[in-house]
Order: sequence, then structure tokens, then C-alpha cells
Amino acid sequence: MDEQKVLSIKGLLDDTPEEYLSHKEKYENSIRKSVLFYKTLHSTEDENMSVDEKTKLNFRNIVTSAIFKDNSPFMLHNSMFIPTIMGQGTDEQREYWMKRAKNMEIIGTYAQTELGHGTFIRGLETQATYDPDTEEFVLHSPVLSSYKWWPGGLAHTANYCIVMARLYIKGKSHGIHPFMVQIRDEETHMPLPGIKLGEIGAKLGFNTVNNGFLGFENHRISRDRMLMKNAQVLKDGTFVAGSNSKLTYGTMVYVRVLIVSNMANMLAKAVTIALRYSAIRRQSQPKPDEPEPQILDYVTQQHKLFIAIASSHAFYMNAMWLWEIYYSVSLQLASGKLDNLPELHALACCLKPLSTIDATAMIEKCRLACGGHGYMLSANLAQTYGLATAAYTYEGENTVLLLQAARSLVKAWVGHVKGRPLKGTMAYLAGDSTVKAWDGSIDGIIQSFKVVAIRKISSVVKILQDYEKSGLSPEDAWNKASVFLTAASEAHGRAVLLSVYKSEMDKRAAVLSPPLRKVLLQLVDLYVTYWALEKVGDMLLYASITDKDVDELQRRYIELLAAIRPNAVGLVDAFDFRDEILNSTLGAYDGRAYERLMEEAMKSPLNAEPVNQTFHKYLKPFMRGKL
Ligand SMILES: CCCCCCCC/C=C\CCCCC/C=C/C(=O)SCCNC(=O)CCNC(=O)[C@H](O)C(C)(C)COP(=O)(O)OP(=O)(O)OC[C@H]1O[C@@H](n2cnc3c(N)ncnc32)[C@H](O)[C@@H]1OP(=O)(O)O
Ligand SMILES: Cc1cc2nc3c(=O)[nH]c(=O)nc-3n(C[C@H](O)[C@H](O)[C@H](O)COP(=O)(O)OP(=O)(O)OC[C@H]3O[C@@H](n4cnc5c(N)ncnc54)[C@H](O)[C@@H]3O)c2cc1C
Repeated sequence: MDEQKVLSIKGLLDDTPEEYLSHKEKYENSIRKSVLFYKTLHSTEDENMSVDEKTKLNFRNIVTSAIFKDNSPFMLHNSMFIPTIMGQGTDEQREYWMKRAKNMEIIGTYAQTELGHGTFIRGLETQATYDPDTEEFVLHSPVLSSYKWWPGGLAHTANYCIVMARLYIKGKSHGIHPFMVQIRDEETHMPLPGIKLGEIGAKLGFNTVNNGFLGFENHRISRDRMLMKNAQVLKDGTFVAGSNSKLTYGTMVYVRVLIVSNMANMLAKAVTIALRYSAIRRQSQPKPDEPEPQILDYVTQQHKLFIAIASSHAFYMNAMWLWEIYYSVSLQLASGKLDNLPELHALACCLKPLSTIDATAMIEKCRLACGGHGYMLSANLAQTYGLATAAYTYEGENTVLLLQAARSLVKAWVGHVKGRPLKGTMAYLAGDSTVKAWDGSIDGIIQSFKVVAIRKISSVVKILQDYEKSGLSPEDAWNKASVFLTAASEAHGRAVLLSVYKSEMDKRAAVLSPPLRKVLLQLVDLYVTYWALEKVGDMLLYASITDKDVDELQRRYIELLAAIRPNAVGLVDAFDFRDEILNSTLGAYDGRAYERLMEEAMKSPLNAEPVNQTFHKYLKPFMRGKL
């Protein structure tokens, strides 16, 4: 689609800045945009299209999906409803439901979290009781805390949802399983009988995703609505367990992998905005007889922003690497081979937390680097922060996931000490953890991060074992040591992030032009050096770094900032975000930030009149002492 058509869609969509819409209007505007984008996104290629037309169509699809996906009431339909059908449905269930879902004949969401439980899935209270007489499940929310609470699109958008409920047969619980539930009439969109629906209210961000609540009052669904790929209930009520109860958690692993790439994207947007603004903003006069410099020439500004460019690259490389692992493990699971699932789960439980922790902090740093104008909603930095920080919590709260990863690390280490071989991304734990002398090369620093991880894991295992020897139960010992268990997981995650970024860049370096290779490897060097300085305490403790080495690292870091400076704007331009996607007064490609700030200011409803009605109603009587 040509430039004008995409713009016209954008123009049609954003006639009113969202900041000045009511909560209800924001949602209604978002539905309008989502429907339009979906129509655009899903206009299919036809075989007699020219290559150029197909390319333009794909380009438009990228543009539209990138604009709508983050804050749309359809978000869960794409990111969880469809993947759950794919991952948890039988072949015939997939056949039937995928067609309807892909064609948007139905809109779905994923309802797992309840008012009373989010992390502890085994504590979910929504009941699905099998009635063999009618071959139906009776869905029921026994108490308020069992109401589903949070699912995106649940409030007023979706008419179907995947409900994760506790299965009961003849009074016996068989754990949590996925059920396909129609929640609204397909013609009238009214909630079906026995179903209570509503919106959970205004949030820090995601205010057009339509997060909702759902309560059941003995609502009946047919037996074939349980997604039965991983476990089955036969007509007579016989329960057939799956090969691994955690296979029902598969969608969460998938989304955690998605989130790592989403953090790369969010951070790239924020640093594009902040860096472009830093290139046009001039401030202060360090040299009396010279004009005000670009704030991008302040080294402190480079320190705030360049790591965000490198981190976006690092998250992207790790996400692509993790995606390959996810994909191959999924194929293995399909053939009943489960032994690589724990490692995939552990990796996702490290990389999702670290990418969201870093991205959230760095997006906020991008906002802070833009002074007052960064505080404007029209800069779109606060909203980007709001979207990113949600990922700290959703899809598995970060602390909980780091503790999950710690479970795998502790098991791997204890097994290693007993002589069991380590494999995959944990194989390095068997390596030599004594560092004779500091090696300041990129590979040397990455090796030091691995040594830090080994030493942190081994020492927290020792703490656990000492607590248990002192008589504490394993659960109490685990809880007491949990701060340092999360630290050990973070150390492992850092080692993975660094080594994968480096190795993935090395793979690509061979096909890059020398100038491009030089710049991209400077970013790898910056990333590794930045984190060595950030974690200098660990390096001093475990990696034999000396004060002289630290001094050298600091000087190298400063030189890297200077080396990257000439290419900084080019590096964010290379993310290639259209202005419509950045949606920022500060980050537009033409650099006309001041004009755009003023244009947006004039859209404030308050500027429609020179004197607001409150003057005559309140201010004037107040100032005249007549109120
Ligand atoms: C074109 C458009 C494009 C659209 C795409 C948009 C892209 C945008 C990106 C993302 C958008 C996504 C939006 C999502 C919105 C949010 C959705 C949600 O939040 S859904 C709800 C998510 N909830 C959770 O994640 C809950 C977290 N809790 C858990 O995962 C688990 O309960 C646990 C805490 C990990 C475990 O709990 P518990 O202590 O009870 O332990 P157990 O149950 O006993 O389990 C421990 C053993 O089980 C293994 N395990 C646990 N989880 C998994 C898993 N997922 N996979 C495999 N194995 C698992 C664990 O290893 C333990 O094993 P052992 O050690 O015992 O062997
Ligand atoms: C923007 C957004 C969108 C969401 N969308 C969906 C959705 O579409 N579908 C859906 O099902 N859910 C959704 N969720 C819900 C999300 O999955 C839960 O919020 C998340 O799983 C955390 O559960 P919780 O909120 O109940 O917090 P809790 O589980 O109560 O945890 C609260 C805090 O307690 C601590 N804690 C809890 N357990 C432990 C532990 N074992 N060890 C140590 N500390 C612990 C942690 O500090 C944690 O932050 C969404 C949430 C948000 C914010």
C-alpha cells in the first residue's frame, strides 16, 4: 500500500489525541482502530499480485500490526487465544476453532488469573465439574476471589475465551485445564446466561486493552469444549492424564518468548525518540564563546542512551535464539519427547524477567533524558513505559519466574556435584570457576560473568544445605535463601544474554560490510563493558578484577561512547520506525519537535476558548470575596 493510503488510515484513526478522550471513548476509539487495522492487515495476497504489490502488502501488514498490537482489545486474541488453541487443542478442535479465530469470526481471550490468584496456578478456584449424565462441564465461580480478573479484551470485546479451570470428576480434582467457553451471544453480544462480565477499571497503562472480570453461575458447556490435546475426559467421565501436567502451561512459555522480542521493540522505540530529540535539543553553554551544544554531545546523555540501543540489539538476538529453541522443543513435545521442556522453561524464566527489568528501567531513563518535554504524553515515552512495565508482572511475575529458574539451576548444580552431566545452556556450570587473572577482552568478560553465575549458584546451594542441616524444612530453607536464589538466576541470565548476543553477532558479522560490522561490534563491546562496570562488585569478588583493571574498563567505556556518537542517530534510524508508530512529538523523523509540541498543545480542549467558564463561576467571585 502506498504512503498516502497508510497515512490516510492513520489520519482517519487519530483525529482526536487519546489523552483528551474519556476512559470509555478511548476504548471505543481503540475498537474502531483495531477493526480498521485488522481489515487492512488481513487483506490477503492474491496469486496474480506483482512482487512489488506483495512487498507493499507485507510492508503495510508490518506497519499496521506494529501500530495496533500493543494496546488493542484484540491483543489477547493474537497473543494467547490463538496460540492456546494451537497448543492445547486436538486436531479437530484446531481445525474448527482456528478457522473461526483466524477469520475473526470470533474474538477470544485467555482467562487464567483470578481476583484471588495469579501466580499460584494450582490455587485457581474456578470449577469445571463434569456431568456424565449430560456429557457437559458445569463452570462455576464459587467465591468472589474465583472470578477471572485481568484478561485482556474480556470486558466488552471477546465473545469467546479460554478459561483455565479446576477439573472435578465425581468429586475428585484433576488439576487445571483449558476450556473453550462462549461468553457472549454472537448476534447480540449479550453475556450468556450464568455469565457475569465487566471491566476492571482504569490502570497505569494498557487502558484500551479492555481488561475484564468474568464470573460463572453454574454455566454449562459441552464436553468437546475442553481442549483435549494434553489430557482427556471420556464420555463416561474417565480422566486420561497427559504425559506432563505442565504441558497445559505451554502458552505461557510461548508468550514469555514473545515478550523478550517485544522488549527489544519497545526499547528501540523509546531510544529512537530520546536520541532523535537529543540530536535536535541544544542546551547550556559549556564553552563561553560557542553556541549551545546538542545535548547528545554530553557524555552523560550518551551514557543514558547508547546502552539502550545495544540492549535492544541484545534482546532481539536473544529472542531470535530463544525462539529457535522454543520451536524445536515444541516439535519434540509434539512427538512426546519432553526432556528439553524444563530447560526451555528455565530459559524463559530468566530472559523474560531480565529483558523486562532492563527495558523498563532504560525506557524510563530515555524519558528522564528528555527533560520536561519527556514528561509530555505527546512524547509517547510515559505510555511506552506503561506498556513495558506491565510485562514485569504479566505472564509470570518476574520474582516468581526467577525463582522458577533457580529451581532448575539448583537441581542442575546438585546433580553436577553428584556427577550427573550438565547439558545445554547450563553446561558451563561444570566449568572452572577459579579466575587466575582478569581478562578484559569481550570473551574474557563474558567468561567472568559465567564464573560469577557458577559461584553464586554454588554458594546459594551451600546456604540451602546449611539451613536444611540446621533442621529447617526444604520449603523454609528455600524461602530464607530466596533473595540470593533470585540473584543466582539473574547472574545466569546475564551470562546467557551476554554470550548469546556476542555469539549471534559473531555469526552475522561475516556477512556485514566492514563499516557496519565495526559499528555493531562496538555496541556489543559497549554492552559487555557496561555490564562489567554495573556488576563490578561481582567482578571484584569472583573474577579477580583489580582497581587498575576497573580504571581501564572505565576509559574503554568512555572511548566507546565517543566512537558510537557519530553513528548514534543512524543507529536509531536503522530501527526504521515510521512516525505513525513512534507517535511522538519528540521522535519524529523531521526533528520538528517544537512545532509538533505546539501543534499537540493546541489540540487541548482547554485551548478552544481564551477564558474558561470557571472564571465567572468560581474565580471571579472568589477573588472578589463573594464566594
Ligand atoms: C500480529 C499481532 C501480534 C500480537 C502479538 C503481541 C506481542 C506482544 C507480546 C506479549 C503480549 C502478551 C500479553 C499477555 C497479557 C498477559 C497474560 C497473562 O498474564 S496470562 C497469565 C500468566 N500467568 C502466569 O504466568 C502465572 C505464573 N505462575 C506459573 O507459571 C506457575 O504456577 C509457577 C509459579 C511457575 C509454578 O508454580 P508452583 O510453585 O505451583 O509449582 P508447580 O506448579 O509445582 O510447578 C513447578 C514444576 O513445574 C515446572 N513448570 C512450572 N511452570 C512450567 C511451564 N510453564 N512449563 C514447563 N514446566 C513448568 C517447574 O519447572 C517445576 O518443575 P520441577 O522443578 O518440579 O521439575
Ligand atoms: C497489564 C496486565 C495484563 C494482564 N493480562 C492478563 C490476561 O490477559 N490473562 C490473564 O490470565 N492474566 C492477565 N494478567 C494477570 C497477570 O498474569 C498476573 O497479574 C500475574 O500472574 C501476577 O499474579 P497476581 O497479580 O495475582 O500477583 P500475585 O501472584 O498475588 O503476586 C503478588 C506479589 O507477591 C509476590 N509473590 C507472589 N508469589 C510469590 C512467590 N511464590 N515467591 C515470592 N514472591 C511471590 C511477588 O512480589 C508478586 O509481585 C495481566 C496482568 C497485567 C498487569
